[in-house]
Amino acid sequence: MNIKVAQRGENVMKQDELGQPVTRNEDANHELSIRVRDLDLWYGSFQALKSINMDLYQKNVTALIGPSGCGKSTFLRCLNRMNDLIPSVSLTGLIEMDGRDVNESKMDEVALRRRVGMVFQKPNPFPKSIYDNIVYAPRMHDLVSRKADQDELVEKALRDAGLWEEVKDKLQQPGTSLSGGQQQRLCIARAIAVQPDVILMDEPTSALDPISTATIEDLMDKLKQQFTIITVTHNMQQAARVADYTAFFHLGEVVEYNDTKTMFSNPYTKKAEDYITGRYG
Ligand SMILES: Nc1ncnc2c1ncn2[C@@H]1O[C@H](COP(=O)(O)OP(=O)(O)OP(=O)(O)O)[C@@H](O)[C@H]1O
Repeated sequence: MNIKVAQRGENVMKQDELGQPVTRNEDANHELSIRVRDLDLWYGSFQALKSINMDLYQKNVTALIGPSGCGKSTFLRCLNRMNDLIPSVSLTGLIEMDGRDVNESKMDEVALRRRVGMVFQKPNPFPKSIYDNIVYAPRMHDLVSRKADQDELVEKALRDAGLWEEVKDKLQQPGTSLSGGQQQRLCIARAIAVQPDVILMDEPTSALDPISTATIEDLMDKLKQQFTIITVTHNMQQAARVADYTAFFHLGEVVEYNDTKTMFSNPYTKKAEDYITGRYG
């Protein structure tokens, strides 16, 4: 395995010249959430992910950046096995949470997706009331049964998602009656209602206006106190604002993975530098 441990402020030559990825692993300051080793993924005969090695840290925001088609969403979907739904996908390598490979045959997918929730690009509330959007999954997982507990859970999830004040008087209205930004916060409330460890976000603000985007970014900053957040974004400023760590993907590989400050102020690889400075996209 070819892992370069990047140290903050370390002065190294541009790694492209050495032909090696720059990968941050085993950061002593943070607890590990997910360990990814030698991950390769194919759609049929097309290899979309190549030898990915990453340690993702608890209670941090990690941004996945890179040009269109470089494998960011594919990687994100590996973390809660959403790619299982695509018949042509095959993969090798290790994705470990709490010492267990998420791809091992005994791993229960439903239980995994409870621990690793997901928020998509387009807000997708269920065609149900605001209240039922929140309690649907907790009921399915037998986390709550008494009405009073459900009420409490709905209020807490909506408060944590910064939506309670706006919807507390209309909980029985359809989730789809809310604005786009509110719907996305409802989806975040739905994701956190089952108390996951990790929340995956796939371009969560790309369909939203600037004010709703800022609200979600503030929310990510608050939520990382409780959850590990891994987000795909095309918006460099957003990655710089919200992420503690940033991974730069290119043609299915992680070319550089480092703390966000270093990535944006002193990227080690020429490819990452060119992307961040807008030389290609
Ligand atoms: N279901 C699929 N079947 C076949 N190929 C796929 C499938 N989904 C993605 N791919 C291919 O895998 C590669 C990675 O796609 P992916 O969507 O992960 O990239 P991305 O970096 O998230 O792109 P974008 O930023 O445009 O969303 C692309 O070449 C894409 O065409």
